[in-house]
Amino acid sequence: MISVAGALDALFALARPLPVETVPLRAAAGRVLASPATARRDQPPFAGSAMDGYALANAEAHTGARFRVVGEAAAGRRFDGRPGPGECIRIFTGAPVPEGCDRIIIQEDVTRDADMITLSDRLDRGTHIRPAGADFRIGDQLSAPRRLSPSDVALLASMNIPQVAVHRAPEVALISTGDELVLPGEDPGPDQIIASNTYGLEALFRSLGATTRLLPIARDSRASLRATFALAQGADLVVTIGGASVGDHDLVGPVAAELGMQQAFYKVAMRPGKPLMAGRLGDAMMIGLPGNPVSAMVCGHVFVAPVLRVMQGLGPTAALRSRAPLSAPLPRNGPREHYLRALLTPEGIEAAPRQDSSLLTVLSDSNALIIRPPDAPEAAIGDLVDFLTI
Ligand SMILES: Nc1nc2c(c(=O)[nH]1)N[C@H]1C(S)=C(S)[C@@H](COP(=O)(O)OP(=O)(O)OC[C@H]3O[C@@H](n4cnc5c(N)ncnc54)[C@H](O)[C@@H]3O)O[C@H]1N2
Ligand code: MOO
Repeated sequence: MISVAGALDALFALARPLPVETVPLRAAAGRVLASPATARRDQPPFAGSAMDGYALANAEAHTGARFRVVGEAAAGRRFDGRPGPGECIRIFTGAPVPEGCDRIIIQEDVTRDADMITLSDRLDRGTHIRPAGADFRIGDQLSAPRRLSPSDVALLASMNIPQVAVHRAPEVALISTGDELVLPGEDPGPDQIIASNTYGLEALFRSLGATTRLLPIARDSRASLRATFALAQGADLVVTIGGASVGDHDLVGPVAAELGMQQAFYKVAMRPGKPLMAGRLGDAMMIGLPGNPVSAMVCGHVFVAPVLRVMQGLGPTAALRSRAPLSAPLPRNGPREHYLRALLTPEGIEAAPRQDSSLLTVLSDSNALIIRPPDAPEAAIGDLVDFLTI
């Protein structure tokens, strides 16, 4: 059996970054920027007022000083000219600061009488001027690769970049397998259950920037599996669910092999998720997940998520680990790396009492997976453990 780290390395060797395409900014959130984006202007392009008030020469600003208001500057409409001694300009937030002015007195700090203002005795000391280029300068770059956040999209817009180069979104074909499965909303027979992790995985992959193709459930026969695999043509990644173990009806491995899948590994020393397989299948990559609902979801976080990141140009990195102190003890671990369903609270992290890999209620109540290395000794309250956020 291969280790989790070994399996990840093998997956990284199989995964390739997808080609780059140009998309309009409004479609860019969540996509991965492929090359640095370069600002096409300074922001702000002029020294601007940060407040509503009066622009004047700082040297003349002192309590009781009086100024004549000789003009107005608003956002989008500057004051052309230069106030003389004892003169000021009415100014609003976002307006260019007039020539000769280097301070804005906020309007709360003046009394106004017709076209005259008097500065109060409690002047705040700020100049309230945003220098030109304070946010960015022409030529400044937003680095790549990066997954574009809503904040990044706002910044790109401000840089006057209407479209960006991003990696193509990976398309994942999902194949559930099993005679026992029906779709949510259907009428299950007495021995049937609802295909569940199929939907959980689809949601996970979409949240990671993939598009998905949900294929019909493959039944436990070679013919049905073959027919369903054929429908996955053109996908970047084919993910099967179930039929991966050693039972007589676990046919995913044999049928994939028949279709030319070059297997990179089968079985990983982890819990849950042992009967995992991966390889290349024609132009696509294939990952065969175990059928137990929690096992499939855990493998989605631990293995499929990093593969989707590589495909989007983000480079080969394992799921991000954090550390927290235990708020309840843990027994010693067995020989497989264990991903325990757990709840992280301000008091620490605690594994759920029931860890069977069929329990979606427990998974749904968890927000973390504690990672226990193979053969880890008992751990006490307060001991630090690694975890993944889910
Ligand atoms: N003799 C052994 N038996 C098993 C071993 C083993 O090493 N030796 N491994 C066990 C482990 S660990 C796992 S995990 C499972 C995985 O088996 P499969 O990948 O072949 O999965 P299935 O048998 O098809 O299904 C397992 C379980 O999950 C349910 N299932 C399947 N697909 C879905 C779905 N899309 N949505 C909801 N539930 C699903 C299925 O009905 C079964 O109950 O094998 C152990 N056995
Ligand atoms: O590995 Mo299985 O995934 O333990 O339930």
